[in-house]
Amino acid sequence: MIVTIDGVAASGKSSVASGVARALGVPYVSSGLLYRAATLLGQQAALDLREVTGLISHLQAHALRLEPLSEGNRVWLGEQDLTGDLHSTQVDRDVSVVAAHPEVRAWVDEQLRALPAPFVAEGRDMGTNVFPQAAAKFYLTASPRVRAERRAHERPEDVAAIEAALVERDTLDTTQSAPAEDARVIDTGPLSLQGVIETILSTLPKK
Ligand SMILES: Nc1ncnc2c1ncn2[C@@H]1O[C@H](COP(=O)(O)OP(=O)(O)OP(=O)(O)O)[C@@H](O)[C@H]1O
Ligand SMILES: Nc1ccn([C@H]2C[C@H](O)[C@@H](COP(=O)(O)O)O2)c(=O)n1
Repeated sequence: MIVTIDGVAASGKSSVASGVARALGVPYVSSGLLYRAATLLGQQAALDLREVTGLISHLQAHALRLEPLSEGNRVWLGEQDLTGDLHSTQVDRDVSVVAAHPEVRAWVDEQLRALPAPFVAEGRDMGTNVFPQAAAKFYLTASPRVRAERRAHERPEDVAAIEAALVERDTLDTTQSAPAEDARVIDTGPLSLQGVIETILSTLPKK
C-alpha cells in the first residue's frame, strides 16, 4: 500500500509521515529531501541554479541516494551523509527554483517510483503526479503564522522572518503543490502532531 501526504511548507508533512509510517511498520519517503540535496550540490558547486542543463549534468555525475526509513530519511552522496545540511535557511532560499525545473522533477520522480512499496510518501505532488494510484491521500495545511511558530522552536530565527520566507516559498511552490481531487485536506493548526497522525490512521482503508 502507498499512502501520500502532501502539503505546504512546514505543515508537518515529515513528522506526520514518520508517525503514520511507524504505526504501519513501513518506511516513509521524503521527496523534498531529494530537491534539497540537488539544491545543496548545486550551491556547493557554485552553479547558476536557474540554468538546468549544468545542474542536471552535475546531478547525473554525483549519485545521490535517498534512504527511506520510518524514523527519518537520509540522503547519501557516496559515503557522505548530507542529511544534516539539507534544512538550512540557505537551502530553503533556493530550493523552489531548483524544484521548478521539469528536468529536475523527472530526475526525482524516477528515483521515487523505483522504491519498493509499501511506504508513506510525503511532498507536494505525491498524490497528484508521482503516485496517483495511492490507496489513500492527504494534504496538510496550517496558517503561515502557526507554521512559523512551530519552525521557530527548531531554528534560532525571528518568527516574522520565518513566516515571510514560508509565504514566499508557498507562492513559488504553488504550481507543483495542490491537493489531489481524492485527497483529504487536514488543517493541522488546531491539532497536535499525534492528533493529525491519529486522524490519518483512523481513515486509512483496512488491509
Ligand atoms: N500538528 C502539529 N502540532 C504541533 N507541532 C507540529 C505539528 N505538526 C508538525 N509540528 C512541528 O512543526 C515543525 C515542522 O514540521 P515538519 O518538519 O514535519 O514539516 P514539513 O512539512 O515536513 O516541513 P518542510 O516542508 O520544511 O520539509 C516540527 O517542529 C514539527 O514537530
Ligand atoms: N514533491 C515535492 C517535494 C518538494 N518540493 C520542493 C518544494 C519545496 O520548497 C522544496 C523542499 O521541500 P520540503 O522539504 O519543504 O517538503 O522542494 C517539490 O516541489 N515537490
